[in-house]
Amino acid sequence: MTVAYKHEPFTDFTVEVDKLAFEAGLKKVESYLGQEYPLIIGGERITTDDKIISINPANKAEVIGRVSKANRDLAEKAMQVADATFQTWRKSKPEMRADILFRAAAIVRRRKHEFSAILVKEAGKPWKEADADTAEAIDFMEYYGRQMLKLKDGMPVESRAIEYNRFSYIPLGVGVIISPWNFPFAIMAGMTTAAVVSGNTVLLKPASTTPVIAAKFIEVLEEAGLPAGVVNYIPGSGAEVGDYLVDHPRTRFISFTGSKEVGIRINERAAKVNPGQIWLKRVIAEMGGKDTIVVDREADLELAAQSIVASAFGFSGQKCSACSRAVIVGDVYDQVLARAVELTKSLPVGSPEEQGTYTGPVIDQSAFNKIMEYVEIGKQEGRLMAGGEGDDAKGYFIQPTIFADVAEDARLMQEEIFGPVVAFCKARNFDHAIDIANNTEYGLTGAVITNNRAHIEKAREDFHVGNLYFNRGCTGAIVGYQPFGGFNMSGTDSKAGGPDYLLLHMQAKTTSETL
Ligand SMILES: NC(=O)c1ccc[n+]([C@@H]2O[C@H](COP(=O)([O-])OP(=O)(O)OC[C@H]3O[C@@H](n4cnc5c(N)ncnc54)[C@H](O)[C@@H]3O)[C@@H](O)[C@H]2O)c1
Ligand SMILES: N[C@@H](CCC=O)C(=O)O
Repeated sequence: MTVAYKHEPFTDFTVEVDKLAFEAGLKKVESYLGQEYPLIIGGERITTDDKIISINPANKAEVIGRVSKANRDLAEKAMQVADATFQTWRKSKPEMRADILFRAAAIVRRRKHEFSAILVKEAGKPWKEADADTAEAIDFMEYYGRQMLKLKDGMPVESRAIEYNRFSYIPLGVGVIISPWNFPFAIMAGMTTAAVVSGNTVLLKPASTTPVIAAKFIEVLEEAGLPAGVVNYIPGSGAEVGDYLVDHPRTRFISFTGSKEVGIRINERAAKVNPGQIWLKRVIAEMGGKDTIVVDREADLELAAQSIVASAFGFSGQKCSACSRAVIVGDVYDQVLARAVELTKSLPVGSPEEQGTYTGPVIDQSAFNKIMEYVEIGKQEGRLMAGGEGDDAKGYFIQPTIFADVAEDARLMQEEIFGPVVAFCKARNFDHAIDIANNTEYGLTGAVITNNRAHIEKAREDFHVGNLYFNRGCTGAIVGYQPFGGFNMSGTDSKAGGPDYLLLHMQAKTTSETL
């Protein structure tokens, strides 16, 4: 009997012993920087000449790892291994699969700060953000293990006197897991373990900027007793390996988290039935966001400013849930804007390895260039109130940036920037604010800061996002507490960390025996 699920607590770095433990984690990771990481297919280590060089976005000169890169032939080999392994893994006991997740969670928990330190180095996450990412990875494993134990016997159905009916869940087959770089541990581990605990085998293609944390996670799964061939680690180019596997007739499902553009491409390609394919592929796609915090006139305005700043600039705004639009009812607009600008100017920007840093780098040169282009667009579309500067000499640093008086249909209010840039927009009244909030193609997260009960109820019905928060920021969903996923172009609303997530990786089978 497992203990009841509770989320992993966050580390309090004001406690000296925890601060020292985190510093020790950073030292440990420094001891293996630059190491080589092979592909892992059926447990076999395969080294290729072609490499992905993972670098520290805060210090381009520092190499985190040299990672072998899969091509189509190796992707095909991995598919054949995963397909063959499925025939045994699908019959493994759900209890055993859950136990592997619980053990893997325990291993990560024991080496928690080392994993977080990899995230500091490879993804540029400040300590607190790295700690939350690792905690969420642990949560996914603890939560999905328990969910599988609940689903293993299926659901009750009726039987007549002369029959015995059963309704059970069986796995789908081989899944292709395509994960993003922004929660390179939590989302990668969550997508992978959900598929595996449900009885599927997988090909894991992590994002090319963060393949090392995924390689380290595979080692954990092996230590936890996962048989060879269940998870196959094949980093590689999205266009080459990704397209090949999405199109493959033996791919049964694709679990993708990333941008809208790639999600749409995968969904379209997966819909095509290729020669030799005997099923319709299932697609789980979690995509981008253009997330809004609405501030009402009857509201705690300090809470509003704090929530906007934390949600806009935590991990440099590189969260699909990040607040990139602050929509504020006219009467209180100036006050909230002024306070948010004041808070923003005091945020420490710098190396994420320093404990006090709030805003670290953005992930790479192309992200830096794209965000700086939006800063230039913002100068045409609004009033620059804070930030607006970038420096990519050593790492990819961009100052937290606020634009005021942006029109509701401006590009800054419509397009996902995925960086530390937030647009402020004035609404005539609360209804108008909700209309503006809904005026995007996305529908991921949102928050409303208000003390007006009627307005809370209106937003609950009319603010069309998958994760809606009241009187807090719009980031930081917790596994098992706030299942996460969005509407419209934010994806298939497959709620990660929710009670029905595993079902997306299974199919239901009815058996009826005449007695
Ligand atoms: N909704 C969510 O839960 C959620 C969570 C995290 C990130 N995101 C979104 O992810 C995006 C940022 O992540 P990103 O930059 O890694 O996204 P991305 O779409 O560029 O890449 C995501 C993954 O897709 C792969 N890929 C690229 N082209 C491919 C192709 N043709 N076929 C198959 N795979 C391909 C990449 O290599 C990577 O592994 C943002 O838009 C963000 O909002 C959404
Ligand atoms: N689940 C995270 C966002 C994941 C996407 O980037 C949050 O709730 O902030």
